[in-house]
Amino acid sequence: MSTKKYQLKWGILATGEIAKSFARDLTVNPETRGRKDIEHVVVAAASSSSADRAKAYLKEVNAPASAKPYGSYKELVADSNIDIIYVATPHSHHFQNAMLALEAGKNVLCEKAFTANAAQAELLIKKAKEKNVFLMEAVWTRYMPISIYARDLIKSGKIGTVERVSSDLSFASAPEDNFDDKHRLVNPDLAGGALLDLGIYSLTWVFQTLYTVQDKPQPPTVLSSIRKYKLGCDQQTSMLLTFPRKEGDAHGIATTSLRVGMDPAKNGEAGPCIRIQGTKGEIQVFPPTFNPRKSKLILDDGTVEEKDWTHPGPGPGSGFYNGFAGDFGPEGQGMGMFWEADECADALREGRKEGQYESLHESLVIMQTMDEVRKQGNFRLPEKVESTEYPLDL
Ligand SMILES: NC(=O)C1=CN([C@@H]2O[C@H](COP(=O)(O)OP(=O)(O)OC[C@H]3O[C@@H](n4cnc5c(N)ncnc54)[C@H](OP(=O)(O)O)[C@@H]3O)[C@@H](O)[C@H]2O)C=CC1
Ligand SMILES: O=C1OC[C@@H](O)[C@H](O)[C@H]1O
Repeated sequence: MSTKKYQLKWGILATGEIAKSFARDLTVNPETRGRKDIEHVVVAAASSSSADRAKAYLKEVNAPASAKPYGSYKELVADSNIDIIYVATPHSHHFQNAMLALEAGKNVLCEKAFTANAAQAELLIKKAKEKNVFLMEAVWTRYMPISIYARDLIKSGKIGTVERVSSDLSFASAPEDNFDDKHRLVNPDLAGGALLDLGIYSLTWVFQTLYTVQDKPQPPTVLSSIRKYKLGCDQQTSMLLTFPRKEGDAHGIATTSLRVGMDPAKNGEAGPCIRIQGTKGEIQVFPPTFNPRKSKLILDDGTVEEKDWTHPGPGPGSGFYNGFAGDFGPEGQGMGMFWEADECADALREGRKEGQYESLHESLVIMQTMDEVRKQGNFRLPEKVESTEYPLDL
């Protein structure tokens, strides 16, 4: 007996690298990951530069011939055929672009980092509530089975009380050799820097293992150190977070760098990039922090459980390149962004207004944490980028 699938119709805002990877992942058949009840379709895309660019993008990601190309984001958000907008612009533009979509009454999945600062995140959350629409930060790692496994293990008590978590996402990509001054990773006008781009993942693992899993989570206190690049953004940041708990404080150590690598030889020799240490054992997660496919559970009774987290497919593999030799997945496997897309479908079908594995409040607390880290390091972005004024031409 065949049941009708729930179809989610996507509008893609921006046509850059991750917008391509995301849309290609949407073409991976959900049945390959056991989802017979949903399907994703790209029905439109917009480029801020031209409709032709949007057209070329739709072709490149194998969108249906009926998908509409737009030459402006305004036209995209006005399309009544779209269920949800995926915002894939640089961090500097998330606030303006997500607000544009929310104002138009659209559901929104917005790339990480959610916004440039917490004040902007707060306004987006308020607007989504006012418009009664769905809003989620696109931290794809949260929705991967490996993250669900780690959180479930912690909640089951198997590794005892988690006392300390260390998490790193670093690439040995000295900015002076790898990125020109306009590149989004180092350009203050695009809210660049290691923290907002990569540190968000180190924080994700610290938060999802020390905060998300708590009954009454409390925001952490923060001690941090920032080394800036010549253009003003951070190139290396280390954070020590203290999470207050009734069992006693827990420590999270989140690091990120553009100068040293978490896996220098790119062969796993450097060991885990994440260690979740409990009183009865630990969970290790192996690089890359944003898309890990290997974990190891080590218990104090000598039990060792290693797991491989191959992504289902067949998929397009990775075509993604942004200057890092990042691991976005081998050819023939999906990249793994479809799990966050599935979460959007589930939420919209169920009438939920936020993601189940990272509440909007948690996204806000993480933005507040990053605000504090930047404050301690005297790292401020240009006024326009930090602004909460809307609309604003950036
Ligand atoms: N989840 C993940 O693994 C990843 C997430 N990301 C996130 O995705 C976002 C985009 O990154 P990425 O795709 O690598 O970036 P790209 O530079 O490749 O693409 C950004 C796109 O944004 C649009 N844009 C609008 N205004 C500007 C502007 N002033 N300057 C530059 N681009 C502009 C452009 O599209 P157009 O011309 O069509 O309007 C451009 O192609 C970031 O938030 C980043 O953190 C990035 C990489 C991986
Ligand atoms: O989200 C991301 O993950 C991996 C990095 O290569 C990329 O710069 C970043 O935006």
